[in-house]
Amino acid sequence: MSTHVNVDRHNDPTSKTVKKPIGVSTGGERFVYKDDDVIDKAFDWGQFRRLFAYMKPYAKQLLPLIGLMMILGTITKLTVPFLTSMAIDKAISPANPSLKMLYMIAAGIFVLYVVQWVATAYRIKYMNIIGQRVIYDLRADLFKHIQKLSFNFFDKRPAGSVLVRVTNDVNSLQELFTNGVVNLMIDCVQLVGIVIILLLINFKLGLAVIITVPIMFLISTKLRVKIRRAWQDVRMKGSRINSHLNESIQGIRVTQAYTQEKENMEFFDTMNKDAKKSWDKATTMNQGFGPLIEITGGFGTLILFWFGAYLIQQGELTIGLLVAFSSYVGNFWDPINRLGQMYNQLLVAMASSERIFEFMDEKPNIDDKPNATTLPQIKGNITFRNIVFEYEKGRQALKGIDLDVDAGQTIALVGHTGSGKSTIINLISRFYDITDGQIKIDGYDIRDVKVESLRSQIGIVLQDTFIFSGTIRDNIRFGRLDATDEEIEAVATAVNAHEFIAKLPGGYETEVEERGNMLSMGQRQLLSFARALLADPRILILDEATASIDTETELRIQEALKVLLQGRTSFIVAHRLSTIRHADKIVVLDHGEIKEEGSHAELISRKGIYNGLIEAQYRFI
Ligand SMILES: Nc1ncnc2c1ncn2[C@@H]1O[C@H](COP(=O)(O)OP(=O)(O)OP(=O)(O)O)[C@@H](O)[C@H]1O
Repeated sequence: MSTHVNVDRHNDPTSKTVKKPIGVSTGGERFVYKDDDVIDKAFDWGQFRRLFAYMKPYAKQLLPLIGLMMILGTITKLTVPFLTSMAIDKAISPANPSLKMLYMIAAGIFVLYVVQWVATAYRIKYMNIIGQRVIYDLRADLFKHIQKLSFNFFDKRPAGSVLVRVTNDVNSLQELFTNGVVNLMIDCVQLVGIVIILLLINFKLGLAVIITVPIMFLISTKLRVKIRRAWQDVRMKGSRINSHLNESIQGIRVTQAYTQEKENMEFFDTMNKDAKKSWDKATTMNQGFGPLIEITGGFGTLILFWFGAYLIQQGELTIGLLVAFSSYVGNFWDPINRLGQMYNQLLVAMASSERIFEFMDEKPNIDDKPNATTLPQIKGNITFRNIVFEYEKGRQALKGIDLDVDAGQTIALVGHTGSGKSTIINLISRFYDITDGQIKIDGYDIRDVKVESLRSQIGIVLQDTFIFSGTIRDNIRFGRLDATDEEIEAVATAVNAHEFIAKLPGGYETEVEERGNMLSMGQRQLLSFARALLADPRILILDEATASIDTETELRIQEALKVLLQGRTSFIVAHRLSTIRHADKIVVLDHGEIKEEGSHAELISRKGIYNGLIEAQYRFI
């Protein structure tokens, strides 16, 4: 009897979000993604249906073909043992041997194998097509949705955990869609077919052999659950290593600057050992699975030959039929084994799809109202009325802000760290919705207009300029995708960036690596100015870089800033005295409240917080 054992050798990616953080301690608690903890996920029909709805667009066209191939493959497979029994009992029977018949049977078996091979090849091909399309759609849906999610969603989640869902969780469904579903159907059809054939050949022997099925099924399923958990553990440990690696590489400069390499290595080593231990455990279990199934299978064979021999003696069974029986029984374990595997695959898919759908069900906090209007071309008058804002319930980051800004004005926001400067600029673009009060732009409440029509008229230059991998030109073009090369060069010239770009080896075509590490801080700033100028927004928000740069670059940036601010309403989280001085209005924030408001000269003469900040400028600027 052939007992085919098919054990999951890959990491089994079932995992689920948990509330408690995973602490791995060596030299203190370190950050590890919470998402990687493991929880079993029971079968859930609603989710199953939702997942399989992804197959629907392709099912009509491809499933009938797959079904046809499946039936063809199963029939041919189940006919071979029957022909073999005919060969033994009829063609080579000592009483009446027939070589012609034997040849015909052999030819028949050959044809059956060819048909089976072709049917299987096409079935796999069609199934792969469905699987790939489903995964493509799922991944696209997920990415599209994640892009729409609001800032507070990302505040709560490390980038790594979002990545894991788009990559690992989606991938873990791939196997289910490419093989799992069809295998499940084939196995069920085969199993029923074999049971019927066995009972038809010899009812008593069939019954005796079938008794071993539930035992086999139970062992296979139970053991697989254990093995799956062991692989989950391996995966979790792997994920921890990944997240630690990710952090270590991102923070390599800090690690080296603080000479923390040894501690980092020790921490990594603990994780690495942990992963190895977990791997050893999983592989040991895996290895034990095969022999156990073999033994149970052997028990079935024992019944078959012991009882079969008895039936032959009684004249109730022929030798050929016993051989056919043994062959059918051999084909019997495969489906049972695979059904156990399928059960596991389903649980894995349930956990993965739950995590995927959890993201998809996450509603963007910032969304258009059903009756939202398109914000027309704005002038840039902004009013803040009694703005209260809480990131977390009960903790006010802004406590009743009132502010009037005329179109074209430059407002400098100053104040101690944590006073609420960035919060104000985040609210203008509606990255968060205010808790109370009202923000109006040209008389339109920003919550009543379409988010896209609002954000498309606001340009943002952040302190930590994000440079995407691609060319310098691509990075500037991000401001307006349909801009011509001439327009790009014109804005770069206007903000004093052209000179340094022209000196780069490839000029505007120079490839910058992710995050633009090859560019200096000042150069990155100038690039982001060019990007914003190209977008030509009515409202500009600028979080001024705090890092000190050389005087020449500083001068260049100041000149560029003048060009950038011209004719727009601008909010600057200002750190440089020169920027603050040129502002039309300086707003001094303190613990979420506006404490002073006016021009530089007015505020200095008031001798209040602003004056204190300016006097301490060498400490805070
Ligand atoms: N994403 C967030 N989730 C929760 N609280 C936040 C978040 N961002 C800021 N806060 C809190 O809100 C308050 C105001 O922060 P904000 O970033 O606006 O200050 P800031 O004046 O811009 O400071 P800095 O000059 O250091 O950038 C702080 O108490 C801060 O801890």
